[in-house]
Amino acid sequence: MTRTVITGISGRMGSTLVRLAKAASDLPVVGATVRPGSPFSGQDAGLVARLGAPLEVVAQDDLGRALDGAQADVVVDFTGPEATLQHARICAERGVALVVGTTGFTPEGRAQLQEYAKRVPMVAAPNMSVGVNLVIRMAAELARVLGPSFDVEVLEAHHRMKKDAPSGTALKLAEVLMEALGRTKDDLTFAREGQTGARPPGEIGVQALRGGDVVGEHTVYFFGEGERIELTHRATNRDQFAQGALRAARWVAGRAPGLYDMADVLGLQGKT
Ligand SMILES: NC(=O)C1=CN([C@@H]2O[C@H](COP(=O)(O)OP(=O)(O)OC[C@H]3O[C@@H](n4cnc5c(N)ncnc54)[C@H](OP(=O)(O)O)[C@@H]3O)[C@@H](O)[C@H]2O)C=CC1
Ligand SMILES: O=C(O)C1=N[C@H](C(=O)O)C[C@H](O)C1
Repeated sequence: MTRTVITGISGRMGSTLVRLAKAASDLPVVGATVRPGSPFSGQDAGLVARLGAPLEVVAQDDLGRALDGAQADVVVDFTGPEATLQHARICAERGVALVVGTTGFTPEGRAQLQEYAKRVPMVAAPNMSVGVNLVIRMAAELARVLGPSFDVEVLEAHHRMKKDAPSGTALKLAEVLMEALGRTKDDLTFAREGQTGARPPGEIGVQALRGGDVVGEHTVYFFGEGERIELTHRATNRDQFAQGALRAARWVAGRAPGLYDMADVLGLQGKT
């Protein structure tokens, strides 16, 4: 049994996590949170997460209160960067493992998470889908084999409510492509407009589309002379992100402190 606390349960991912954890036999939901001051605070978590039935866990507007007496093994957090950093501090202070799905951290925020992970085990990944994590590895491998003669571009599309751009996944793809091709952050281009001139060799383009209810789509293009490869992942619902996060929750509880990613959870060995 992995005693689980879920934050942000009125949100798209939080509510999905509550539904899927409830359906699992080994992940009792022992606590749940909503943002401070939320009208959902004090209500039953099952109703807040729109399960249509009570869960008999009260939604708290503070993670500390949700953890009090809960004997939690792990907290699963998909909220926003500021809230996640507060939650990570509380987990570090209380010695509770953490799964972070939140994206949009500043470099300082990421460094702060790394500090907290010295005290508790933490899985942090911008995308918990098994498929995306395989695509990330395949993209790195393609880049290594194809080499510098192919122009590389990353395109992502998400729903109109997404707050950060480019997506955390697109940034992760750009990072592994950079490493595979021996490029640096200076080679990344996030937008083009006007008299841009010819595409500089070694550039890696990263572009974001926003609209409607798109769950999450990522394509890595390798443009060559006379041929082109497109590596695409399309998420058609949020359940697979949540199932990945719950898999991470089972995996991380009881581990040694440290910052882990989904490659560790999935047992994907070797370099990306
Ligand atoms: N790693 C992955 O696989 C995936 C990552 N994500 C990332 O997860 C994050 C959340 O996405 P999504 O669910 O779509 O966003 P939502 O806006 O639907 O959900 C976020 C929830 O967090 C709540 N919240 C904000 N602050 C706090 C707080 N201090 N304590 C408790 N709850 C809080 C919000 O409450 P309120 O609405 O009241 O403000 C909201 O309900 C994003 O960063 C997104 O990029 C998303 C999908 C997959
Ligand atoms: O905000 C979302 O919805 C998603 N965010 C993640 C990201 O930023 O990469 C993952 C997924 O694509 C959905």
